[in-house]
Amino acid sequence: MAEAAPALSYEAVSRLYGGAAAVDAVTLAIPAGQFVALVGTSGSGKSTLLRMANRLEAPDGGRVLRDGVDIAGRDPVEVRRATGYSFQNVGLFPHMTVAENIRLPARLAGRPPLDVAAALERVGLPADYATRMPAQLSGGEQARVGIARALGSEAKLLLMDEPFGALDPVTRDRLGRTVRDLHDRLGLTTILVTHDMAEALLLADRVVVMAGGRVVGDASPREMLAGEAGAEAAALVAVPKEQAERLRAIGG
Ligand SMILES: Nc1ncnc2c1ncn2[C@@H]1O[C@H](COP(=O)(O)OP(=O)(O)OP(=O)(O)O)[C@@H](O)[C@H]1O
Repeated sequence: MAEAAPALSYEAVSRLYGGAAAVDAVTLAIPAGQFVALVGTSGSGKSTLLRMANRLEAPDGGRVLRDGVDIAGRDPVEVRRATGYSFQNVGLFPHMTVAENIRLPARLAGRPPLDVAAALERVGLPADYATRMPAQLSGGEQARVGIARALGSEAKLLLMDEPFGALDPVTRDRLGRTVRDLHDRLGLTTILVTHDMAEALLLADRVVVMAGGRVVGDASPREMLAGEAGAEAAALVAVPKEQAERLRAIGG
């Protein structure tokens, strides 16, 4: 039997801004069901790479395939409907209530309305937030509504760009586990951009490290922790490792 095509694959994909490559000839295949954390220092090209999976950006070279099909020839709206996403700068619609925001993906896809109370509960928000406008929520609460909306899209591919950035550490940890749990239960393919290497190691099956628009590390959390994923990965892993050691030392 032929092997199934990867849920998402990049084939020598580049994206230029003013002549400089934000993403530089990246080749990466993500099988269905995998949970990938995309890490790297600021400006390394993570967001640009993710946005090309959704046709929010178009590559200047190479191809992006979803389930083996080049998305360049597909309707961008269709591609986005087939994707759950929460992006830093694709926020909530300010003129819609929380409930309307959460129901939007299902509505656009012509599916029956989602249970908004359940979606809010999933991300730890009270049901009566449904009638509020986004401006009446804190930054962290808005982020949680964005995650509820992404999870409610029922799409098999979930793209998340720093979804937990505005959250306190306790909520961040809990929501991270919630997303991982839903990923497993719903059989999703998930790509999570995060600046937090500890979060990446704890949540993902695979950690992809970017630097200067290229993939410079690609390994399981276990391999990363064992120092088997290259110098850039080792430098990023050193931070939470050293912090854990210092915490242990304080605790005696
Ligand atoms: N619309 C744009 N116009 C010009 N340059 C851009 C644009 N978007 C991104 N860039 C540049 O491309 C590079 C990669 O940006 P990108 O946002 O993908 O990085 P990132 O790794 O996601 O960064 P961060 O962790 O800070 O979010 C950066 O040098 C950035 O300045």
